[in-house]
Amino acid sequence: MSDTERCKSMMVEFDGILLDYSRQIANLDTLNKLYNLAEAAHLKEKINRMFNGERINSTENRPVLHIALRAPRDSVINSDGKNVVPDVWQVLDKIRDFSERVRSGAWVGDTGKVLKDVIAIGIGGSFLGPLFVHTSLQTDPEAIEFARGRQLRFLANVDPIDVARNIAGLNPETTLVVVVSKTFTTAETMLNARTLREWISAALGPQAVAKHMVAVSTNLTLVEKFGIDPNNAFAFWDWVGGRYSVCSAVGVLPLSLQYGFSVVEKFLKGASSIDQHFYSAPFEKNLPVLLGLLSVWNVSFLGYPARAILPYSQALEKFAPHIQQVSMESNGKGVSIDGVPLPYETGEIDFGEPGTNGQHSFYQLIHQGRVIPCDFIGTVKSQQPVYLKDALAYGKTAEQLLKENVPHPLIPHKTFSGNRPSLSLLLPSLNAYNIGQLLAIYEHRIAVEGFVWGINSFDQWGVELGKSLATQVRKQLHASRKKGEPVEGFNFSTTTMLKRYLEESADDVPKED
Ligand SMILES: O=P(O)(O)OC[C@H]1O[C@H](O)[C@H](O)[C@@H](O)[C@@H]1O
Repeated sequence: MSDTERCKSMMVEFDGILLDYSRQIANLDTLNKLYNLAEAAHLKEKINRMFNGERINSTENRPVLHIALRAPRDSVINSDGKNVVPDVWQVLDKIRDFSERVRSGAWVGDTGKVLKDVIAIGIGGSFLGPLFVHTSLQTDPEAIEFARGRQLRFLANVDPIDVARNIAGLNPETTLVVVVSKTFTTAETMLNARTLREWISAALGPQAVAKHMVAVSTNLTLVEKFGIDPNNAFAFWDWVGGRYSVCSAVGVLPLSLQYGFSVVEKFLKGASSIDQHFYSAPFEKNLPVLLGLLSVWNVSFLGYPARAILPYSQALEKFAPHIQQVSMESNGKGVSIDGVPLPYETGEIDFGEPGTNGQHSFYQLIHQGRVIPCDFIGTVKSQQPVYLKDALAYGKTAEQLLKENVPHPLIPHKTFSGNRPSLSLLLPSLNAYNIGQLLAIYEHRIAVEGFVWGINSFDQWGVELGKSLATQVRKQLHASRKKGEPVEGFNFSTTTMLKRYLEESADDVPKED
């Protein structure tokens, strides 16, 4: 088969997006084998079970329905016999109404000033997705118009530096704080929420909290306990995983405050378009399915554990950090969905930077060091060339170098072996709709990988363990500082570190930890 024919047979287009996977180490025979693998793994049934609202997140006994967050108002998506779409739209309508009131100045701060700045507090899934979408929209011509005079900032890290950076230059009188936490128990988020509550109360008095703080959570009881009026809380549901929550109030509220609901609605529509495609397109034309199967091929069959996400658009600079969580928290698992240790490794090590910055950073390793399958993401409108894939695929031989009169000792250094897999996704432009499409393509690709690997992509017991260990450490530090209790119950290494930290920080104790 000629290269042209090969390329033609390995390009798929849907809704303006072009996928070219001809630079993978795979041919049509490989693809056929992957379709057989998908069949053996019951991929189609698993996708259907997800869309039907079955409790596919079996270790937490929950459905996985982030697709319902962007479903059209008149669609029906049942979970336990109940259509969840009206609930979704009830919250979306509430966000539209609230964000319009804040933006128009109908809802003002405690001293009567318009709330033009927003700080969204959250971490992990309550942070990375909204940050990615915000960063992408920030330079979109339509979104710029709607955001004039407004600022949106994100506070995630528990390091006080992050608080200092976030409040720098902001006036509590004109700032609205959105506390975003699915559980409303995450230590970092709650500490930052208390800090900003104090920032507002100290400046304006405790009564101001009602006008300057709102929340997004599945746990409305804890929101109220914290002191936020339940009328100013925006709900979502336990069938939305944190890392899949950007299309819920988690992302929609802060983004609507900044850009207006109409722009954010376009983002939801883009994601919904991919949802329909994922559900109904045959595998050989199905973007997320093809991407997922090729990832499984690269990881499990060719043994390439990493993947570089390389958008040729600075606007997508926070895309790789978001996908890192979605992918690695979903698929970094050691046992099958039935709890049996896996005889193969799952998950990919995702990393990335916008090209061209990455080219001047880590591309050397990709060209001549380790083999790292690359996703090049381009946009037609920004006219960024996606030229590197050919250098990776074809390489450069010693013969070519000899012809170019390259001195002998340099030939091994200048030789590129080639045959390094990459693929390209070309978006027509990068507006809110396209950003929604891109998000959903990756979300579903990751689900496909997990379905084929036979794991539960929708729990995260590893992080839960980390959370409970962190709580244990916090309690110990508190007890030792306040009551002088000895460090107990940790291994030697941790005990040594804790003791050392307590000794060295004795003069520097924060009032609250
Ligand atoms: O939204 P929250 O409940 O505050 O959780 C924030 C994050 O906490 C942990 O890190 C979980 O593993 C993440 O999936 C989650 O997004």
